Amino acid sequence: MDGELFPRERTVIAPGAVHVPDWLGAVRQRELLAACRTWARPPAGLRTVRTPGGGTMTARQVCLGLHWYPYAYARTAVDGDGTPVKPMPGWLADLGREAVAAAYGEPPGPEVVYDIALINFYDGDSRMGMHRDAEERSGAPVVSLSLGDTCVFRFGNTASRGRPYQDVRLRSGDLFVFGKASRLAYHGVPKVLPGTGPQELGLTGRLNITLRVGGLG
Ligand SMILES: O=C(O)CCC(=O)C(=O)O
Ligand SMILES: [Fe+2]
Repeated sequence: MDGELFPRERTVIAPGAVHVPDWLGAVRQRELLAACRTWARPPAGLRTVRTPGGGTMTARQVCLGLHWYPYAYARTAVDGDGTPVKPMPGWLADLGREAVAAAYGEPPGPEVVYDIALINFYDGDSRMGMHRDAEERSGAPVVSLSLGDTCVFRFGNTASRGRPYQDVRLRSGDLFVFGKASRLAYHGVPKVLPGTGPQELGLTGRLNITLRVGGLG
């Protein structure tokens, strides 16, 4: 894709945490980007997330299915314009199941129905601190899809924000799945590398889409 001598390979980063490089081809990346642009528009569009301590997250976010805010889910954009969250499309839910099958080599059980998407947009110096995705009640794997600029994705352990962790470069089209023993591992994005996305995609910055199963009824 970027002219490497050897293709990047599927890598198990930790038990249940799998990186699948170049999982989305150019056409699917373009389609997903076009959809993200639509979802980012109001109502319940892209917003700046404020943390309880008075800070703001540098990545801006839009949600589908259920609206995440620090640190719970709601049916409306409670920390945005207050309107109902956009629905989770069936095709995106299906893509989540397909992603798990690609990462683990077997499809998830029928109970795994992806009903939430968080879409984060990183521009300029956006980053994301080490955190766990812990507001879901289901133990189903989190599916992460990346578009645009490459980032350094830090994947840690379940005990603390610190070491041991591994830094993985996520590029446009890459899939990362974390479930099983790694479902509640700390992870974050210390750095985005500007100008590294595929030119033909036409995105300045980086988008990450995580698909989750809420188990929230
Ligand atoms: O941008 C990423 O790769 C990670 C996003 C993330 O951890 C999240 O949305 O909870
Ligand atoms: Fe996360």
